[in-house]
Amino acid sequence: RACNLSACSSKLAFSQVHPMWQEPLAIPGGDRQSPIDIVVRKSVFDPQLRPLKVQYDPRTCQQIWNNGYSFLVEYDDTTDKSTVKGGPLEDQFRLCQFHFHWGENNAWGSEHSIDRRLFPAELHLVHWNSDKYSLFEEAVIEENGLAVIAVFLKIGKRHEGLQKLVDALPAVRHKDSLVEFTKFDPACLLPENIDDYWTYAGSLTTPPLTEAVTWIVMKRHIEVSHDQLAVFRSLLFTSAEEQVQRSMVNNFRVQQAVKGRTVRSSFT
Ligand SMILES: NS(=O)(=O)/N=C1/NCCS1
Ligand SMILES: [Zn+2]
Repeated sequence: RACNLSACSSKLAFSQVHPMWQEPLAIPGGDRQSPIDIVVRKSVFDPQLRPLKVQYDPRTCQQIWNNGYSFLVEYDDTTDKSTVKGGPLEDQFRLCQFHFHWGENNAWGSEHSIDRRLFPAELHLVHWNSDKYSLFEEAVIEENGLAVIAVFLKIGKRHEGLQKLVDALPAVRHKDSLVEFTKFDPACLLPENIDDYWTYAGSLTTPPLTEAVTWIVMKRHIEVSHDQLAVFRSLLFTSAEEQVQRSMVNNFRVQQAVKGRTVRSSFT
C-alpha cells in the first residue's frame, strides 16, 4: 500500500490556460495555503531548529504512476523504513511518495519562489506523521499531519541519480498509467547540504489542499540537464483514450497569500 492522490483527488476541470486547474476560489477559512513566495529578509532565524534526520530505504520504492497532475514515485509506507524527523518536526514522518512540478520552459515551473525567483522545477518529498496517525488518509486532514521537503531544480549538469527515473517516464506517458519501479533511493535527489532550509505552516498545493503541511524548503538546489527536464515535459495530462492530448507542463498552483505567517530559517 502506498499513499496516492486517487484517494483524495477530486475531479477538477483543467483550465486551458494557467493555472493548471480550475481551483476553488478560496479554501473556506484558508489562512495557511501554499505555495508562497519566501521573502528572505522577512524570514526569522530560529536557533532551536535542529538538523533534519532523513533515513530512506530504497527497498521501499514500489511504483511510478501518472495521476493526471504529475508523476508520483510511491513508497511502501506500512513500516517506518523511510522517514524524516528533526528539523522543525516534533514527530517522525514516513515517506509515502515524491513528485515534481515544472514549467513549459526554464523560466518558471516551481511552486515556491525565493524573493520572487522561480526555478524551472520543484521536487516534493511527501511524508505523514506516523507517530500520531496510522494512515496517510488520516494524517492528511490534521494540522500536524504532513511534512513535505521541497527541493528546487536548476538546469545544469546531468543528474546521474535522476536518469533511472527519467528512463521510466515514457512508460507512464498517459494519465492513469503505472509501472513497477524499485530500488530508487530518493536521498540522491537531496542537495549535499540539507541543514539550510526555510520552514513554514502551509497546505497541500494539489487536492485536497488541506492545511496539514509543515513545509521544509531547501535553500540549496539540485541540477538536472535540459534534456532530463524535457522528458518531464513529454508526459501528458490526458489518458490514452482522450481525443485531445495535452502536455503535462505548468503543473504548479498559483501562489497564495502569506496572511501573517512567519517563515523561519535554520541558518543566518
Ligand atoms: N503538491 S503537494 O505535495 O503539496 N500536494 C499533494 N496532494 C496530495 C499528496 S501531495
Ligand atoms: Zn507537490
